[in-house]
Amino acid sequence: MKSNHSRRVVLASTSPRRQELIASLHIPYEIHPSHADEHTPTDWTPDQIVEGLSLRKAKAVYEQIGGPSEDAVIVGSDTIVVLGDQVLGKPADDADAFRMLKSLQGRIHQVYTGVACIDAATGQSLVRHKMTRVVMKELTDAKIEAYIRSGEPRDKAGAYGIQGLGSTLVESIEGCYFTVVGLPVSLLSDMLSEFGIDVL
Ligand SMILES: Cc1cn([C@H]2C[C@H](O)[C@@H](COP(=O)(O)OP(=O)(O)OP(=O)(O)O)O2)c(=O)[nH]c1=O
Repeated sequence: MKSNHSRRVVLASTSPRRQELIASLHIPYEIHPSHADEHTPTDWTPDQIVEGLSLRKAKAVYEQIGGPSEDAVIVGSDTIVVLGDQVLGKPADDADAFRMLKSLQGRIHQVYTGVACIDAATGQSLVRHKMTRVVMKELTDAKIEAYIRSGEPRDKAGAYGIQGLGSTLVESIEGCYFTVVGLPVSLLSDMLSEFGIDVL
């Protein structure tokens, strides 16, 4: 398909990581923070949670800017950490971050990220997700406390950021790194091409 960068991409996100990652695609984009409710029914599976919340975030912006004259594609995304049958979002405070990191250390967990695209002109939507397995090193309480003091865990699902000092906590990953950071750019580029936006 012929490359078409004339359509705007609107990232429905407050996340600085997502903003940096979308910038790496070198396509025109703008930011329109979305403040959707992030509560989900307790019986939803991880893929339902991240797909449902990604769509909710994109829809919140669509309701503000959508319409026949809008030549934009709105992108929403959501990330969770899953340990066994527990879903970990962002920690409420430092004590919660400690509990999360203490439960993740020395174990394998999964990071799920959803991506939703909505065509602002037609309302047509597409939602997908990806999952990456992460092996976290065994960590002493002192290491966990030092990491929490860095401030990095605060706004991140599972209380760590693999792209920062959190990289030192991770032994290995299986799957897409960008899924862990919060926006699987390769998946997003495939989805955008279905809306006529070709990154390459
Ligand atoms: C596991 C992990 C998560 N995260 C971040 C990505 C997301 O910003 C955050 C998960 O919270 P989300 O609720 O997915 O996103 P958000 O509230 O930060 O941003 P928005 O809803 O406006 O798009 O955790 C990292 O930055 N690195 C990591 O390694």
